[in-house]
Amino acid sequence: MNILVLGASGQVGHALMRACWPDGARVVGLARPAVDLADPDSIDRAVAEHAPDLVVNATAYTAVDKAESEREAAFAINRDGPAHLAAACAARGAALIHISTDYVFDGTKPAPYVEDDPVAPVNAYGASKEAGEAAVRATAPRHVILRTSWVYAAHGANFVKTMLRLGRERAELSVVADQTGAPTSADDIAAAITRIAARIQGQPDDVPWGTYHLTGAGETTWFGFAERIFERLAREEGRRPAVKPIATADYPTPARRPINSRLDGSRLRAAFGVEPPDWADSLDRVLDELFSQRPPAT
Ligand SMILES: NC(=O)C1=CN([C@@H]2O[C@H](COP(=O)(O)OP(=O)(O)OC[C@H]3O[C@@H](n4cnc5c(N)ncnc54)[C@H](OP(=O)(O)O)[C@@H]3O)[C@@H](O)[C@H]2O)C=CC1
Ligand SMILES: Cc1cn([C@H]2C[C@H](O)[C@@H](COP(=O)(O)OP(=O)(O)O[C@H]3O[C@@H](C)C(=O)[C@@H](O)[C@H]3O)O2)c(=O)[nH]c1=O
Ligand SMILES: [Mg+2]
Repeated sequence: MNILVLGASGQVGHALMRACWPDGARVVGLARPAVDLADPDSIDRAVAEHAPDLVVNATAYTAVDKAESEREAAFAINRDGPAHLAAACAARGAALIHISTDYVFDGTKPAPYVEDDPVAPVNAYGASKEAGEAAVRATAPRHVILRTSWVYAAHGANFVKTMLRLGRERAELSVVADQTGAPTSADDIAAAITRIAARIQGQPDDVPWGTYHLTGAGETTWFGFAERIFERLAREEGRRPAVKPIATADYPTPARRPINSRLDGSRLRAAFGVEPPDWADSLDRVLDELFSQRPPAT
């Protein structure tokens, strides 16, 4: 089976390129400039050249605050690109795994979101991702849309690396403590995708196509996430900033963010047997990788 990974330079794309794929999978990863989701011709060229049976779209415009002032760019990459890609996949009969976000929801539900809950994005990034999902659903019958949340990895830009940088620079910082969700390691997303790929390869006529939620197990807040990162920083480097829990209202940003980002993963477990590890255990593994990369302080 030929597998084409788009966005191979991002957090999830990078994790996909080092993941353990089923026997018989030939995986090619592409990044810009080879494929630019804002350039439909480059999508067609990549699909024609690599003749994929499965495409994994790990590209996205992910700058949540900047998307408020760059709405067109966000929609070009998160809606129009996936729409064109879905058409190219449908024309070839290729399957498409597309990644989406908790930010398609408004966060007002007092419980974890299930896949059929109504979407109601509260920011431009979320609206652009929601539109991308809708385009994939409408165009590519053989699709799996995976909604995930709070993604981090040793490779790439994310909250974990921001906290480590700020924790080394500052004696104190404030982190919002009233947004609830689950951090998700890019490696855990890649592991789920390779499992879904094995099913597509092995039983192509018996795949439960559709939309699924995939996050680290358990839940926390951004503050709780930061606390665990700083416990480790303290053990490794003997330095720990004071972290003040604050309300969302006390951390003004251009984009609004949902208060509840929790996603219920039952459907994915039932359909594909995916059981992601506890978020804190996966965080520890990524911190292992980050601290082993850092030369010891002298
Ligand atoms: N990060 C998060 O917290 C979350 C992410 N997601 C979703 O997960 C998926 C993967 O995100 P993640 O790996 O974290 O994101 P990153 O920001 O780490 O990576 C995004 C990738 O998209 C690529 N990209 C951006 N614009 C284009 C374009 N015009 N054409 C081609 N490639 C482009 C980037 O390439 P380049 O290196 O050239 O910029 C990069 O490889 C996305 O669908 C995202 O919406 C969902 C929930 C949370
Ligand atoms: C840096 C920082 C952030 N925050 C807050 C802001 C925000 O509410 C939260 C996380 O900050 P971030 O900038 O990482 O958040 P953000 O970029 O919005 O993260 C989101 O990215 C997109 C792509 C997704 O799809 C989402 O699932 C989610 O992961 O922490 C603090 O309270 N203190 C700080 O010092
Ligand atoms: Mg961000």
